[in-house]
Amino acid sequence: MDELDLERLRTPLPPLSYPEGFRSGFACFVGRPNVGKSTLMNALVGQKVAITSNRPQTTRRTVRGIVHRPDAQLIIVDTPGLHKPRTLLGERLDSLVRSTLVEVDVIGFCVPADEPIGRGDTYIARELAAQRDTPVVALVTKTDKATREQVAEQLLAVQELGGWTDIVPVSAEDGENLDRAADVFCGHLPEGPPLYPDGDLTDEPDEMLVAELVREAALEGVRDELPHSIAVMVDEMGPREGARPGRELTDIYASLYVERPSQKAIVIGAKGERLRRVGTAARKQIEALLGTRVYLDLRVRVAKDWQRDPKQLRRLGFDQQT
Ligand SMILES: Nc1nc2c(ncn2[C@@H]2O[C@H](COP(=O)(O)OP(=O)(O)OP(=O)(O)O)[C@@H](O)[C@H]2O)c(=O)[nH]1
Repeated sequence: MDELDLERLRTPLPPLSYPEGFRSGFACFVGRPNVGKSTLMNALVGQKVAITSNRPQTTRRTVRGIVHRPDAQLIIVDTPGLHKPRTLLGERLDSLVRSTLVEVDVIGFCVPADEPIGRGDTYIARELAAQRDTPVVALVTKTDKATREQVAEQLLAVQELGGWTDIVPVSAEDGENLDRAADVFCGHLPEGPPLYPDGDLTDEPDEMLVAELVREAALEGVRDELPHSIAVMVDEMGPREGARPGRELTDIYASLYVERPSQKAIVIGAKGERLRRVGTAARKQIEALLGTRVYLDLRVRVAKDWQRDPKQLRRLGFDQQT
């Protein structure tokens, strides 16, 4: 898992001109799994830079999405949902979240509008109360899924949970208050030059985004316990030589890792049918991302109990040491 080097990123790019009073800096969203953090980031950035799914704990990597505004540049660091760790992977994810919290300029604490506040939310609220130096904005997410009364009640309940600098109800689905949320976050950033060129939406390498898109496609419609057992690595990726101009093709060879042979059979499906569908769905998304046609070769491999094995975790890129 890539370590954040925010100090390096704070070094301004030399030729960028910017108006006086320009603000730039980092924000991160925290909250229980499945509260809509990745979807909100994508909506604010305006493009899919983090994968989402209706299963908890989809996010495993810190993806930076960049929101460009005339007066500010907001870089959003996406984190996995905080939860009580059960596996070594869970522990690594939690420590990744914690190390991110102390490095950002502002934190967004996400609580969904359509679910009662639970132990998970209170646990995180307590953790956040310890971040005394960093402002925390509470976001009541998914307001489109709740009535106005429910949203109002949730705003009050969230207020009770801690000392937030602001509370903003938002919906990534219908766009409610997205601008306001961006305003509030930008207001907490320090003055400084843009940190990324105009137009950059993320600094994740393409290989990482491609692997995440394959993982997203593979998560569709599998049994509940499987998502946490799937990891994807791009083994090789590059332009096809000799392709005619206007007909560019990118060759991608990727491996889909599962923990047990029985899971391999599920992912592949009868006569390879499921894997073919995963490949087709992923290819469409990757073609949109890269802007070329894509040849995608997917292999399913077993990495026995990789979530509990430090060596395997390192090999699959989850090598955050803390
Ligand atoms: N109706 C509605 N659904 C939403 C909204 N935001 C997110 N969702 C759905 O909620 C589910 C979870 O969203 P994610 O963005 O993956 O949640 P997350 O908090 O990043 O989840 P983890 O990666 O598990 O931490 C997905 O099915 C989304 O489509 C929203 O504003 N309205």
